[in-house]
Amino acid sequence: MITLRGATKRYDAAVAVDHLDLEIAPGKVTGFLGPNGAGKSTTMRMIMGLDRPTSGEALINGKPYAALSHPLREVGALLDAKALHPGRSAYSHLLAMARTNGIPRKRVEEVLGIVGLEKVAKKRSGSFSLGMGQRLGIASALLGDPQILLFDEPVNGLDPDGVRWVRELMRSLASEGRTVFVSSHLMSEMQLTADHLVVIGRGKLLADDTIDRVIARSSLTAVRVRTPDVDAMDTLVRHLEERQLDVQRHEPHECLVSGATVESIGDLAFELGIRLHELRVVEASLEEAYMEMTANSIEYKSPTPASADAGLDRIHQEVEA
Ligand SMILES: Nc1ncnc2c1ncn2[C@@H]1O[C@H](COP(=O)(O)OP(=O)(O)OP(=O)(O)O)[C@@H](O)[C@H]1O
Repeated sequence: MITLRGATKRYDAAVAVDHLDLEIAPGKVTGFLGPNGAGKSTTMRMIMGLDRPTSGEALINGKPYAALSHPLREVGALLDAKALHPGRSAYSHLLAMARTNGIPRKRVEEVLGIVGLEKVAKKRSGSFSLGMGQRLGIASALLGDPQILLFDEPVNGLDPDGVRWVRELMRSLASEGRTVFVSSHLMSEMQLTADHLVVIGRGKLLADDTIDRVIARSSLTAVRVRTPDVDAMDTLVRHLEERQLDVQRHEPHECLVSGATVESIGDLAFELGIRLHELRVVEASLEEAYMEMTANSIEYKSPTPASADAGLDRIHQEVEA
C-alpha cells in the first residue's frame, strides 16, 4: 500500500504537488495521469524518498522510504531510465544493486530473463536504445521482487511489441497481488492496462476512481433518446429541461441528455406515455473525459482546439450518422 497524506512539494514559490491525499491499493494497476508539469514525477520521487515533502507525508506500507529496512525488497521503481552509468553493463549494474541489498546473484539472471535482455546483458548500457534502457530500468525495479512497484512512463520509447509486453507485465504483477502505480500520457494504453485512475492537475487531485466512473462522470457521456413522434420529443425535452438537465437536440426525433441515466429517462418517457425507439448511453472516450477534466490544468496549451470540443463533435456526428 502506498499512502499520501497532505503530501505537498514546493520549489521556491511554485507548488509542484499540492496537499495530495491518496491510497494506492494492492492487487490492481493504478494509472497516474496528468498534463506535463502536473506533479506526477515529483509525487513518485516523494514516495521513493528522493524528494522530501515540504509538508505532509508519503508512505510505503505505513513508513517513509528512509525507514524501510530492506527498501529494494519492499518497493521497486522505474523513475528515470537514463539514470544509469553508461560504461557499465546491464549485468554489472544489476549485480552491484543486488550485492548492496543482499539479493542473490541468480535473481540478476532471473530479471534479465523477465525483461528479455539476457543476450545483451554484458554490453555497455551506454550503447542501449531507449527501449532497452526502459527494460533495464524495469529489471532494476523487479530485482528485489517487491510487492510495490512504481513506473514513470514505462512505455516511453518502446515499440508496439514492447508496449504490449509492459502492459502484460503490469497486469500480471497486479494479478499476483502487488501494488502497481504507473504514469503515462497514453490514454488508450491506460484504458487497456489500468483498473483504477488517479488524475492530477497543477499538483492537485482531480480524480481517484475506476476508469468506468471517470468516463461516466464526463459531461461528454450522454444518453441518446429517439422517438418516432416529434411532438412527443418536444414534450420530453421540456420535462427534461424542467429537471435542469442539459439537453441537446440536433434532430427533430432525437436528443442527447447529459447527467441522467437511461433508467430515469425511460421512466419519465413511460410516465408521459412516450414511445421510444432508442435509449442508450453514448460514452465519452477516456481521452475525452481526461481532456475535459484537465482543461483548466494545462500549463503548456497547444493552439489547436481542445479535444473536449472534438469529443462533442464526435458525439454529434454519431447522432447524425
Ligand atoms: N527540481 C525542481 N526545481 C524546481 N521546479 C521543479 C523541480 N522539479 C519539478 N519542478 C516543477 O514542478 C512541477 C511538477 O513537475 P513534475 O516533473 O513532477 O511533473 P510531471 O507531471 O511529472 O510532468 P511530465 O508529464 O512533463 O513528466 C513542474 O512545474 C516542474 O517545473
